[in-house]
Amino acid sequence: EYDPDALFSEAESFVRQCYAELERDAEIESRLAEIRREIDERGHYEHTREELEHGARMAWRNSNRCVGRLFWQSLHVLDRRDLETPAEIHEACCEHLEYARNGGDIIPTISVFKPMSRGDRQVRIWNYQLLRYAGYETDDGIVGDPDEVAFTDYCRSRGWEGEGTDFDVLPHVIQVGDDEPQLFEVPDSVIGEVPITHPEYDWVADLGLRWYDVPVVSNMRLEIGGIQYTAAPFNGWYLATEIGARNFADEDRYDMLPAVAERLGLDTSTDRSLWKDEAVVELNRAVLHSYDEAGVQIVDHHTVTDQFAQFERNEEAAGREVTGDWSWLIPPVSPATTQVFHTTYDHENRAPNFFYLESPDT
Ligand code: HEM
Ligand SMILES: N=C(Nc1cccc(CNC[C@@H]2CCCN2)c1)c1cccs1
Repeated sequence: EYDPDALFSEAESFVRQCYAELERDAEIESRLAEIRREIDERGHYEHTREELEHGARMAWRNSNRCVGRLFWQSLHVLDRRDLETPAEIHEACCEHLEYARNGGDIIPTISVFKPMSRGDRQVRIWNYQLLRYAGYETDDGIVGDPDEVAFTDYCRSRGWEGEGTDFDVLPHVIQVGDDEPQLFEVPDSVIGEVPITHPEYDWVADLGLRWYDVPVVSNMRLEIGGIQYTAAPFNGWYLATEIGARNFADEDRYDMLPAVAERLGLDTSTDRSLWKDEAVVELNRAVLHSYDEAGVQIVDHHTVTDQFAQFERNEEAAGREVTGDWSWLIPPVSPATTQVFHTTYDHENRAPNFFYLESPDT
């Protein structure tokens, strides 16, 4: 069950690496003695602001499935460990969205809420992301995002009602301890969206597609030196293929390829026409064009994989091995045209890191 020695050994390996990277080796032994005392007294220890900041950056740097890691040192950390109530936490999530959006020049940001500690009430955000669209099962098929049907059903069971469009922003669902989760509408003032148009084909606008501007993942836990931050939403900017080749293209998502291919006049009767390939490229050109028009930062899969190659060189120079999960690092469009495809990666898991939380039992 609970093991203070295990906690201390996690803390020790984190402090030794963290302080060495910050060139504060001289403080390691005294800090470890302090942590040992704190764990002996109350079975827990608290990170300093600097340990939290660098620990979160190390966790991003260790995220094997992340192709965007070049900028790991510039992660902005919002220390929200002082907040207690669901309402305060919702407000902090709204502040996070405003701060990170930064008028479209997106700032990679993480908000860290209070960690799990013995006997204390833990914080859970049940949303997958702070901005996500509802999904509704109807007699004529699914309206909105099929990936969110279960979560939307839960929200409706708690009295939330969406407008029933394909792009209804879901409420924040925030739980402290074992209390019933509380729901909060996301104010329009913190929602940013991009209408999808195409640089050449005007009919793309008529498809009525749009997507939100800032992806803030809120269903993962951050582990630093044995301490579990069960609510630590983090954002970067989008890689365009996430929207154009997955969210809009997957058959169990918005399933738009047939409609795009039809309007392009492609032969959808046979795979051999490569109609899906042509449609997905045009959809991705539309996403890149639309975010550029809206002044919202987004990266294409060629640029992001070149940046990842630079990350690999930087890590080599810093004397650190890069770990990675190849199957997630390659983009879903033209993967073999990127350098990542032609590289192999050790996918060992290093700490600090981000881990999945068990799905909400809602
Ligand atoms: C700055 C721009 C960033 C870009 C373009 C980027 C890109 C990506 C992409 C495309 C994925 C795969 C997602 C999927 O296929 O569903 C990913 C995964 C991931 N990223 Fe990044 N990322 C960025 C910043 C960040 C930041 C700031 C963090 C955390 C501090 C982060 C942590 C992660 C983690 C933990 C995963 C794996 C998620 C999972 O296993 O489901 N990334 N990233
Ligand atoms: N661009 C982003 N995309 C991203 C990153 C991590 C996780 C996710 C969500 N991935 C979950 C989906 C569903 C299963 C496979 N992918 C998106 C970022 C989100 C937050 C920081 S960067």
